[in-house]
Amino acid sequence: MPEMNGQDSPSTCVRGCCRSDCLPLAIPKSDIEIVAEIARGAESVVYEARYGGKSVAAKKPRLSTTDDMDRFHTELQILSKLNHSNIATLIGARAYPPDYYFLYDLYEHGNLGDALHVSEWKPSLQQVMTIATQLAMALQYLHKVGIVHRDVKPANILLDSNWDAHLADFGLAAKVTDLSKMSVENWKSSGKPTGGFHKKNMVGTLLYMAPEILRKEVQSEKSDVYGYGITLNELISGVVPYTDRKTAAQAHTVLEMNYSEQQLSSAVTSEGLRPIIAGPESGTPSELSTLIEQCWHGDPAERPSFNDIVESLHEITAKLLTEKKLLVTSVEKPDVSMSSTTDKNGLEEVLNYTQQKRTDVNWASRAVEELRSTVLEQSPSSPGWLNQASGDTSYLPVLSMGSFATKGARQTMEDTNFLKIQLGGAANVHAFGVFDGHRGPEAAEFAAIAIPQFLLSKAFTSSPQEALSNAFIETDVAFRRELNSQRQWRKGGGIDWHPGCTATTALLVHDTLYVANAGDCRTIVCKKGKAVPLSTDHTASCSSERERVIKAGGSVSWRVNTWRVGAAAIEVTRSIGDDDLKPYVTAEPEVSVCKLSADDEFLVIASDGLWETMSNDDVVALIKDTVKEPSMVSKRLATEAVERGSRDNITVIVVFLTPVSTVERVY
Ligand SMILES: Nc1ncnc2c1ncn2[C@@H]1O[C@H](COP(=O)(O)OP(=O)(O)OP(=O)(O)O)[C@@H](O)[C@H]1O
Ligand SMILES: [Mn+2]
Ligand SMILES: [Mn+2]
Repeated sequence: MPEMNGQDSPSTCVRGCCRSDCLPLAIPKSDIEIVAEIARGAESVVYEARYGGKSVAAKKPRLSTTDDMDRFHTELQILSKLNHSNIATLIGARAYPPDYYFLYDLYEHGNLGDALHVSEWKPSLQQVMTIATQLAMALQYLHKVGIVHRDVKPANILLDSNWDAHLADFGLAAKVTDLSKMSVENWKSSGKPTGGFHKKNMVGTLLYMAPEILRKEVQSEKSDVYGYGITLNELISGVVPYTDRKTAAQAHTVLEMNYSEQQLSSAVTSEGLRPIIAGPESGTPSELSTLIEQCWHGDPAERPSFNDIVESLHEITAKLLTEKKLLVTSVEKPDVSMSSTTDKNGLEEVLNYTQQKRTDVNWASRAVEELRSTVLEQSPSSPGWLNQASGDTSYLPVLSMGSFATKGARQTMEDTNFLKIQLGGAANVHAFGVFDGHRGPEAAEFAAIAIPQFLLSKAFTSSPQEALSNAFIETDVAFRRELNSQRQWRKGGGIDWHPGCTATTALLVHDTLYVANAGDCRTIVCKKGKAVPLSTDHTASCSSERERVIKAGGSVSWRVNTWRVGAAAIEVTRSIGDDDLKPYVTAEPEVSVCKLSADDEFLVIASDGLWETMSNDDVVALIKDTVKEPSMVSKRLATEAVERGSRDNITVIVVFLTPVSTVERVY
């Protein structure tokens, strides 16, 4: 087991300039077992390695000069404080001689450049919009906390098993406040060796460099916007900038015409040369091409900020939905750390804030670790529900979806959710989950990651119902196992530490909806204008649940104002976690099955914070009376619940099942 840092002693690097309360920075060399080389670059070698029983990526930087050493420490200082779902997760480091390492989560599909040009992966428009949005949100976060990446390019974007994007390689990242002090001249010499093999590498990066950098002027956040524009165009077109690998006319390419570095630089800076933009012939929406052109504008002041870009992408997504070019919205997760951060010069404050958030254990990343060993079970005989051909079913709902989550009146947020569009890459399979944590957020954070993974692992060997049931039960087991090992690391404490969560997951396979529920989150469908519940609430107020608990060895009693279970006196009778109440507070879900038809208008999946003050009929009535944009509808529902006096965290997912216009209003 890896050594965890006690809360009282933050881990530090050899110099004492990098410190972290939650990440080990002094991992013993013997704890890192190198398995295989993944990539060898100008600045580092990256290996697949084993650490603490899990597969990780170990980046071993080449450190030959004191400048290299300084950069290692800057990279570690920055990395250890970042926390965003679309930034590569640092697990720890070895910041001691003679062998320095960064340990990262291992991203299964490697970097975006290789995916596009080596594996010849052809992302769908849906995947393009998702990656574009995820990357924009990562950079929005980074700029918000006052950091410029300075090396945005496909080789530095890592893809996980779900093809979700994670920005990596902070080797050139710098604080905005330090940029003006830094001349481009010394940045270049400190960062990049020249000549021979390295010269080739240099061009690789050069393609994504903004004109102001090539001109050796001062750079800013807007230089990242340029690199983002070039990268987005490459993602869409599948073409390396300034080459054209797809046509036979290879001589027309700039690089193959033997432009020297200098010539390319000067063409980019003074002639405004840019890669061939992906146009309508490739099915690229014109708004997206326009956005790319704005991003790679010659004048940094004319380029949009990442706040603008994220907003534009949402508008483009909404438009594509109404045109039915997209089935579902790109994932939008409200980022709690964004909304509560302060301004620019509060960098340290902001970084400290994000660090606080992950003090102790990051349960979402514990889930990722825990899941490394889960394998997709393959069955040669069955195509499974994931690969079921759509020809099998006559009706296919047209989806659009959105979500909203708020702390509401509470001090802390213990709800989580997920929206997995095209689960495992399957065109017509989608999954949505809402989790409501109690006695701490840990179980909910863990379950939102673990459930979709366990679900996928049985895609070929079990029916959707069985896969859902299994996912709940496996998640519960994995979470309680992880909790136990964390307990052992926490000196003395943790006896009264029994976090749990209620869970609902809706799995849509073509025209059939499977809803698994454990606890008091609820899913309803609006059918021919009427609310139809697809789950039952598992609380001790329900007599059949009380009987089940007692039969399984638990106790139920009337306390304060309602029926409650066990010594812990919780109201729900099924949950993930709550290890002091197992086995009678079971994680086994009830699963309902519903074949959809054109009569089914929308789904609402929400935590009890919504249902506490609004009936199923109230919810349906409010949606009918609202602009049919799923994110806005979700927010209106939550706001209404707060106004009606809900005291709880509220999470709402709304999924429209028939085409809706975002401009349609009912007055
Ligand atoms: N966590 C990871 N999971 C999977 N692959 C990774 C991971 N980290 C790095 N890689 C692979 O290693 C390559 C190099 O990693 P990285 O960009 O961090 O190193 P670098 O030496 O700074 O590279 P560069 O030459 O771009 O500066 C990536 O492009 C990717 O293919
Ligand atoms: Mn890199
Ligand atoms: Mn790098």
